[in-house]
Amino acid sequence: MRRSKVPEETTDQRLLDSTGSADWVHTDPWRVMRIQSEFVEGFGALAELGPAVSVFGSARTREDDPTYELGERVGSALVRAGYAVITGGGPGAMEAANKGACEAGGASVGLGIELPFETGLNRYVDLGVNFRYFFARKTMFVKYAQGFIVLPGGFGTLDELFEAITLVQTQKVTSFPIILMGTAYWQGLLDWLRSSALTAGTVSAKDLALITLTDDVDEAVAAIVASDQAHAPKAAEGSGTHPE
Ligand SMILES: C/C(=C\CNc1ncnc2c1ncn2[C@@H]1O[C@H](COP(=O)(O)O)[C@@H](O)[C@H]1O)CO
Repeated sequence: MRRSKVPEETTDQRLLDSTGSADWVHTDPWRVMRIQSEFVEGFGALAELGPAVSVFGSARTREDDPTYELGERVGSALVRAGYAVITGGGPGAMEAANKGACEAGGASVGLGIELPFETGLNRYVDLGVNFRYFFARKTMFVKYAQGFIVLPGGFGTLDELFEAITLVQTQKVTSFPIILMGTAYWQGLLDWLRSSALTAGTVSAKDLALITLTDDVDEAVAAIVASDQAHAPKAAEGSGTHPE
């Protein structure tokens, strides 16, 4: 630029000038940068994790609840089968699964979420990433896991469960196992899905077949291993490209 087109301030001056309103930090373009940084941080932290399973479950499960012990057994069995364990990093069933993984000497991952009543990452998380946005965090649960194990839980757990089923059902992800653990807890939901949703035609029998229900930790892990083997890339297959 020359003559009248030359700005009075340099770009560096504007960058380094600390005066002026800070309102811009609350604008959508700035939020886009924050969202982008969450994806960059998550991808960077988890890229080399290796095979993993995401374990969901109630933040309110107490240590003396049998579900807590189930969560611990799930965490340790997954590690013994060669999987890292990814949870929401919070208390309750998440903590139980992280504890099982950590004490079995495996990779124990917590993807924390900023909440108004934040509890912080549980003490059994060895690799933690904190998110502001649920949707960025959810991408990590799916992208880096070979399967989902869902322990008894409330709205947060149900949200994670149904998002996983929707992604598989709509073929947005390659089919992966979704295992509900705790037959007494989940049976009522499955009965309702069959008696109401299936009868009304809002879900298909094929959709319901995406879900496995069990109390048996070995069966849950075996279902993940079997699915993993079925989806393992064949050596002879070429390097196909995938549309974004
Ligand atoms: C409610 C309490 C703490 C909440 N802290 C959480 N930390 C991390 N992740 C969470 C938290 N709460 C919910 N989640 C996510 O949803 C699922 C559990 O939700 P539910 O409604 O309890 O079933 C879980 O898988 C997380 O990903 C203090 O008690």
